[in-house]
Amino acid sequence: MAATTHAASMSFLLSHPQSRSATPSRHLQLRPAARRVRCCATDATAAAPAATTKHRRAADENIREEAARHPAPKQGLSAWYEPFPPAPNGDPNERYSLDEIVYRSSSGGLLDVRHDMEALARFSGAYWRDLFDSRVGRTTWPYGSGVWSKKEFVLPEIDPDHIVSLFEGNSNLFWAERLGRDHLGGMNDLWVKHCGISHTGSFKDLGMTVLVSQVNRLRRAPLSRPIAGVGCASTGDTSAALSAYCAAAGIPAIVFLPANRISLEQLIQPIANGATVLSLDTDFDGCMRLIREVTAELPIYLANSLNSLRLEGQKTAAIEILQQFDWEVPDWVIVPGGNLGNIYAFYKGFEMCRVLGLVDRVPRLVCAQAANANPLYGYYKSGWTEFQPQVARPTFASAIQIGDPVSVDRAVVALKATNGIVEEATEEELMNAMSLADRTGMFACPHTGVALAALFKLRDQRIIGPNDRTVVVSTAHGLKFSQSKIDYHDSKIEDMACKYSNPPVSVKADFGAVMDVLKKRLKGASF
Ligand SMILES: Cc1ncc(COP(=O)(O)O)c(C=O)c1O
Ligand SMILES: N[C@@H](CCOP(=O)(O)O)C(=O)O
Repeated sequence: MAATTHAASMSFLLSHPQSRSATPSRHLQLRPAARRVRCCATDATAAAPAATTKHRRAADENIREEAARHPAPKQGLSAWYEPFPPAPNGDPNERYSLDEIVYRSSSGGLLDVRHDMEALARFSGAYWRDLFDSRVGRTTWPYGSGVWSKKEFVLPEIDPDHIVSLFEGNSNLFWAERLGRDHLGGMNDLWVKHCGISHTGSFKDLGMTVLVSQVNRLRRAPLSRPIAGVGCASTGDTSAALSAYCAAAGIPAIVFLPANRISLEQLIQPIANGATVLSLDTDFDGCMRLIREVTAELPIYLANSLNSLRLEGQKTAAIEILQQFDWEVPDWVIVPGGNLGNIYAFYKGFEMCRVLGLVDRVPRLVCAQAANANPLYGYYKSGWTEFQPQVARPTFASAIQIGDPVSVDRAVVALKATNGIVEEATEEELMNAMSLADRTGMFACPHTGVALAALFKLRDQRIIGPNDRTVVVSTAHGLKFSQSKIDYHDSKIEDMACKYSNPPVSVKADFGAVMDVLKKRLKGASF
């Protein structure tokens, strides 16, 4: 079956001109001595008298400068890198400043950003909830961003002047009323978190604002680190986000893309943003190996989620979901998984809120994979005994065509801690789920189709109940993957019935002919 090919058939278009309680992880645990103190007002919490009119900043001042005049009070918060998971025989004191350029621990393992949880816990859960709520939807630099509205949980020490933000986050949490009611056995509390309704059309913006901000800080005085550019391997969304944020900051971006394996819309994004685009005759895993070699040789900073800074931004989507439910915890959150950083980021966001008392539990997580790229699914089915990297096969969910995910160990931690589940979806299942969701008012991408297909299976097995509050994470905008929809509605996909296809009808420009078509289509209606 053809996956995403740029020259795929468009014949019909061409005819037109145009756990409930989960165990806290070691990484986030508080030490017992943590004190709770009452919420003290900061710049963001000090309530203005209700009836006063806010004066505008001086006409020649911009929002960064205005923010610089009102620095947030120092709260003694900090964060650093630590090995992930902590090596059993490793140095318990191994840690690195976020100002170091380091992606791996001394034993070659992953790193994780660790926050000073004791310092954060000096403030109550109610304090953090109120603070974050007070910042939603504003234009105050940098807190108007959905990521930076949680700055204290993300990069507490970065100077707002170094932040590179495009006011990302604050994405729509869509009540999927009709899909739940009519197609999922009367589900009444089904939601889709539209992380793809975002600046570059995917959730990658959330992590990229953090990474590029830190690079900006490193390049500028006083640190003045000689970073020539920022690079990533990508299946199309990370490269789009990196290129946009680098362009906004004036930092060179270099992206390694697997040739003919990403959508045209994804390909044009870094090109338009002025990145150096290398189209390589290999798959994503091959691009990933190359970028790691190149970044070890050249002063190019690595932007893939191997770099744990990215996950600090991505975890804010979890916090935002809690906030959108007025700090009530959903029962299930379903996330499509590829390189597997995002499932861990969601866990980290939820768990941090639990540990700090913003909520009292975490949801159960489901990681959904395409059957053509399912190494985590196989690992899960083996009872977590045997992980087998694979050469991922083409899938319409092309951004998750990944066979050797960098963050597999992170994903396992997230799933074990939340009594999580891994599901898979065949090409037909994911395309049908996506297309059915579209028929109820969405315009989902195939990756969201993977997550929705997992939901259909878990409902069929009665693992997810009709009244369970369930959030499906939509990771990209459907418009980035229009070719897959064209292929589907064109019914030209080999071995696929495309049962929800809805091709346009070619009709003679004649009243009688038009009436015949409409009567047939609207049969049952009285005229
Ligand atoms: C649209 C989309 N959905 C899902 C994913 C999977 O996220 P992760 O790689 O963090 O598992 C990716 C990227 O991998 C993506 O681009
Ligand atoms: N889907 C990703 C794959 C790369 O994963 P990352 O977690 O390292 O960003 C993409 O869009 O490139």
